[in-house]
Parts: sequence; structure tokens; C-alpha cells
Amino acid sequence: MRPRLILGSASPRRKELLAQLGLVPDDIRAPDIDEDPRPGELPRPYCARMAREKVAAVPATADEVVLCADTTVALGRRILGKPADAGEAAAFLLKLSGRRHRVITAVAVKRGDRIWEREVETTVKVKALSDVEVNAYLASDEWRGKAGGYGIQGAFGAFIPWIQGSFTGVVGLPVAETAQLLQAAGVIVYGGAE
Ligand SMILES: Cc1cn([C@H]2C[C@H](O)[C@@H](COP(=O)(O)OP(=O)(O)OP(=O)(O)O)O2)c(=O)[nH]c1=O
Repeated sequence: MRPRLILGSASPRRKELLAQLGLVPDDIRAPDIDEDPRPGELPRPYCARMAREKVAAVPATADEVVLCADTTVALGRRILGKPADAGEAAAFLLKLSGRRHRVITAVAVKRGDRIWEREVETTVKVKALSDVEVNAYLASDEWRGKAGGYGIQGAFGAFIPWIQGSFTGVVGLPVAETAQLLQAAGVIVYGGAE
């Protein structure tokens, strides 16, 4: 039987990226978990733990497939989360200015007591930002609710001359890897067999 697809995410980006795969979730159940990193926790294991905890926190029946993800911006060993306010967003942007950083998106898919997981890491280069550019970006409010305080899919794209990895992973859901995980869990994605 075709399983029901549950998107375990409040992120509008994730819903749109799922639509890019031709998939419309049967239900959306946003997870509510503690997103504080543990002392000394490194970005990649933190990100993977977040995705696992999100998928574990979403209630589902045995014939439902739940998809969750977490996007973490890493500057070396530091985790840059979602900025609490414009001041923190400004501090993040100044740290990212003129350097490369990593964006990790961990995806977790659950069906019954089975879990499929994948982490996708992308390197992102940000040009050296002027104060005028930082202030204009902060005024746009696009930084709100986004890891690292920016969205590559919006105006901030003007400041990113180069990436290596997965564009959709940076936005919040790496579509190629997600398609594979969903197919493994029995969801039919483009061209997949019933
Ligand atoms: C780096 C980057 C992040 N983001 C977003 C994607 C995620 O929504 C957000 C990171 O926060 P997450 O904790 O991954 O997700 P969320 O809290 O928005 O939603 P949920 O936990 O319910 O799934 O940052 C962009 O949209 N563009 C970008 O370029």
C-alpha cells in the first residue's frame, strides 16, 4: 500500500523543495524539540542529532512516512544557529564575510521503527561585505528564522559567488538525497516503481 507522507517541518522552504520532487505531503506535523547544542558539540554531529530528534518527536502510524531535516551553518567548529535578533544576525554576517563556511543539512526519514538518514555538506563562499550591504540585508528581514542569518535563495544570493555541494541542501532540503531516502522508505518519487 502507498504510504502517507508526513512532512515533519514548519519550514515553508522544505514544503516547496518537496513540491520540486512532485510530492505534496498528506499532513504537516512540526516537531518541537530543544535545539540547543550540547557543550562542545561539533556542527555535523549536532545537525544529525537534530534531524534524528525531530523525526523521533513527530507522532506517526506504522503506514506513515515522516520526513524531517535540519540545516546547520558551521564556521569551523562553531555552530551559527537562527539569530535571535538583528544584532546577532549582524554579528553572524560579519563573521561570514569574506570567507568560506559549511552548511550541513541532515535528513531523516522514518517508517514504523525504521529510520533512514543522510547528511549533505556544502561549502559556501561569501564575498567581503561592506557595512552598507550588511545593513541593507538586515533591513530586508530575510535573515529571520534562517540558520547563519541568511538565505541563499533570496537577496543574499548576490553575495555568494561560489558553492560546492548542494544548493537545495543549503536552502533546507537536498532534493536528490531526499528522493533516495523517500524511495528507500517506499514513497514513489518521479520514475520510481510502485
Ligand atoms: C543557510 C540557509 C538556511 N535556510 C533556512 C532553512 C531552515 O528553514 C532554517 C534552518 O533551521 P532548521 O532548524 O533547520 O529548520 P526550521 O526551524 O526552519 O524548521 P523545522 O525544524 O520545523 O523543519 O534556515 C534557508 O532558507 N536558506 C539558507 O541559505
